[in-house]
Amino acid sequence: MPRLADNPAMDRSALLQDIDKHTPMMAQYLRLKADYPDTLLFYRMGDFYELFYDDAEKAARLLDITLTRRGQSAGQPVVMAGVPFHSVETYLARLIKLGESVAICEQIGDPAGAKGPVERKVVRVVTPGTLTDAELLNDKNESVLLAVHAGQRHTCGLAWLSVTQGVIHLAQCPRSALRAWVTRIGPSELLHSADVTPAFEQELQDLQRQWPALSGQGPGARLSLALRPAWAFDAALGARKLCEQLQASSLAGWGAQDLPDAHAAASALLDYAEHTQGRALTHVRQLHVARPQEHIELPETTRRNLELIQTLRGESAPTLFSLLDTCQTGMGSRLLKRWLLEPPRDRTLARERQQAITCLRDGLHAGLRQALKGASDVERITARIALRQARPRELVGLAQTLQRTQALADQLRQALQAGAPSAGELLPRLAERLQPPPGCAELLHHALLPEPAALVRDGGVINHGYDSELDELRAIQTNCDGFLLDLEARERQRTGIANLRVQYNKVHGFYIEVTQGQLDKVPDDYRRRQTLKNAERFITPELKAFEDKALSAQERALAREKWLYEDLLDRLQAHLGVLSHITQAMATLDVLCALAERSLTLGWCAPEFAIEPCIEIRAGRHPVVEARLQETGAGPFIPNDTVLGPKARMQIITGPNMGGKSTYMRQVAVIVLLASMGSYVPASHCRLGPIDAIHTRIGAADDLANAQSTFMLEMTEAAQILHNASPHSLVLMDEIGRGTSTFDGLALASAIATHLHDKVKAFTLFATHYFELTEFPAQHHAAVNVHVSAVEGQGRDIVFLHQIEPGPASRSYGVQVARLAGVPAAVVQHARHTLEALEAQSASTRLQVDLFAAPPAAPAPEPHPLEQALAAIDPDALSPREALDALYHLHHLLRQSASGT
Ligand SMILES: Nc1ncnc2c1ncn2[C@@H]1O[C@H](COP(=O)(O)OP(=O)(O)OP(=O)(O)O)[C@@H](O)[C@H]1O
Repeated sequence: MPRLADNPAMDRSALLQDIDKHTPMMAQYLRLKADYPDTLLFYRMGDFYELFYDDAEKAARLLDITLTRRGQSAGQPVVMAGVPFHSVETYLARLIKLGESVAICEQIGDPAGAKGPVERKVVRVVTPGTLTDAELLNDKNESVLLAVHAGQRHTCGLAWLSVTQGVIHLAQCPRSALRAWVTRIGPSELLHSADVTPAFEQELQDLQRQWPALSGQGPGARLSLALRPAWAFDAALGARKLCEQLQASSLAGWGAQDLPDAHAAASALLDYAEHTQGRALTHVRQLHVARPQEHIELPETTRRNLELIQTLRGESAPTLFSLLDTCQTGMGSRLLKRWLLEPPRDRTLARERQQAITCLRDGLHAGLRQALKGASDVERITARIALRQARPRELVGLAQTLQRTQALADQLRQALQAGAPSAGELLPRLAERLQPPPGCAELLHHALLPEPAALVRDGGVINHGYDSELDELRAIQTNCDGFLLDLEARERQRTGIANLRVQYNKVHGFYIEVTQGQLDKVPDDYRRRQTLKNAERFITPELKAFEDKALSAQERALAREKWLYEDLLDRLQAHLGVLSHITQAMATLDVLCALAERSLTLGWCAPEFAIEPCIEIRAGRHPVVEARLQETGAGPFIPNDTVLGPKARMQIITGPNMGGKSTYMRQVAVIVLLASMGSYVPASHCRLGPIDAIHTRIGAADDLANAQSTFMLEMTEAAQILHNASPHSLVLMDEIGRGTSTFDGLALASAIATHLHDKVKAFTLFATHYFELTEFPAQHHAAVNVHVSAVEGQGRDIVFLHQIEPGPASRSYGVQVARLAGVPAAVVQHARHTLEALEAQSASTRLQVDLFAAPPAAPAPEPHPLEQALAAIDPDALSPREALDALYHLHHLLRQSASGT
């Protein structure tokens, strides 16, 4: 299990040393623990899970529970700490959050028949990346397990899954892209081989250290690293396991046959996932190969800067996701998040989704949303059925949801037949997939009580009339009350004790209670069971015989219920495939309905897709800022147009602080993203050409955790954009260069703008406070100046109009903004004087440097003699002998240059 593979032989032998000197129970514990040296072992003892020795000390520290010492084993006191079994989930949740893994060891033998300790077994291991319990999972987040294999020639194989979903994902990427891939996948736990190179291990540890920032989830985010033995990463075994999982003879159908590094990762992934669950993942039947070109690239900085899932402060609202997520189910919310973070480059899917939303907007969405409301999380319940962890109430919820599904499918089909306007292909496909498995809901209704107990072990789960044996056993218990009343009446009459009572309690079983004053009337066949202060309790042979029958009936009924429940889970296995189809259809319909609702409530339009490169937006708004303004009553949001195309690829945006530059740039990116995922957009019109990435460089705080200054970070992010952006990318550059001195900053900003304009040719929104850059468009044909408008009102206060207008800003209003912010009047006055002096000085010594002139060409380096000799050879004109001579000559030159002669 986790990290056992480090050096299993050593770990085991250390734990098993002197095992014979231990008590039988501690010996059993140590043997089990030897297989899980780095995992906390929860050892079941009656109503508690106990931890021993180092585990106990660690758990006591992490969970703040009492550490005790009891008895002795191998001559030493036994250090232990325990948690009650009924509240184990709370403790598990806390440990998992801290990145720990826990092996759950249950009693599986019969205590009555056991010689020595009851037989125990680790039934599953709970790790951060393999969570399945409803109590440990967040409704709106997946818990993802990722395996990474360092392959030959600097490639990496990746395989990942969420155990509560039915899909395995595979990818291969260059080692240099690993970080971006891991960030995008967002795992909770990452598996890697125990024998990776130190450099690779360091890379993974860096990733782990930087995870709170990289994942965009803030300080609480953790990435657990788990080591697996090198042999677990076996490509051939991986391919075989994948085929078994998919019940296919080849991976060609998924285009996954030639990915040996990913197969190696999949082998470790499946092995680990099965191992933690203690069984095969029969519900995982789909494969997806993620290709680098498949999605619009949204680097981590973009996700953070656009506040897609988390605000810059690390909160979950207000974000684009929190605005969009009016989904009725957890499945819908999770899918929506995936759509948002993985917009496809190819427009087919976006078109299909948009068409479906258009159809749903036509009155249909409200009814469907009503039908979806309160539906169970079929996706997670399906996984838990496969893993045999489904709880009775979840199954009742599933039965109710399946009945709704039928209604949902009927409603959708009727609307489509009634000619809902050009529904496209997606909705009919969903209606088809919403067919519940025949007989499944009926079986569940028949088998389960409408309001079953929370856990099977408590009984009260299986319905009456489902199993005649259970009904009989229950009847014995039900008749119990009648029998006892009858007995009480008879005994009162026989003994003449009017206040005699027949009763039951858990500790003493059935008894007849007689008060002190009446004891002389007790007959000879009464046997004393218990003495109280004012009464005595007795048992009679008749009552004892009844007690044996009733108690054994209760035990047998409980055992029968457990068996019937297991049998029910067996029968449900046949429906897993259909259930996973329903899951996908329900989640998709939920997201589409939510997007239809949003588009109507927020007044959005359907974007058009173009073949030629362009971004044209009329009356675009930033949906989150707009919603916030509305909430706070701070006035209306001012819509703005954006036109980017071959003739205007770059906008140089100037204007006062607080004028709305960042909001404007972000709104363009958000609109592009929304359109690409298939949603309507906050604008009155939108036309969009192909987009391959959205890059953003927007001011951020110092990254102290990674020892990077603001300026270093700024330049690192700018470098990444300059390397990765293409003519189909959208680039947002907000005040680049402001992190250093004015001249350095201005020089860098102008060089970066020039490179983006001339070489990269990306669609670029370039906001700056350097007025010198407003000269840029004069010398660069595809750049234009725009500015956010503001006017100086009465009393020299600035009024922001937030309107984007053509041309450069006339001034910056920094001092006025400072005044608005409450900077003391004396300081403002001082600043105003200094500003006037500076402006006067700058006018007299206007910068004469041509900021945008091409750099002088560097002198061409002298070609190396080897290159010259090689260039002089004409291979077609050489005889074999001459070719050999030429080779010797080249070799000689090489040796010469290596020795420096
Ligand atoms: N189009 C708009 N309509 C209405 N209010 C807006 C608009 N754009 C921005 N605002 C308001 O102005 C505030 C400041 O906007 P923003 O941060 O975009 O300014 P900025 O020009 O980037 O400022 P700085 O240069 O200081 O970073 C926003 O928080 C929002 O409340």
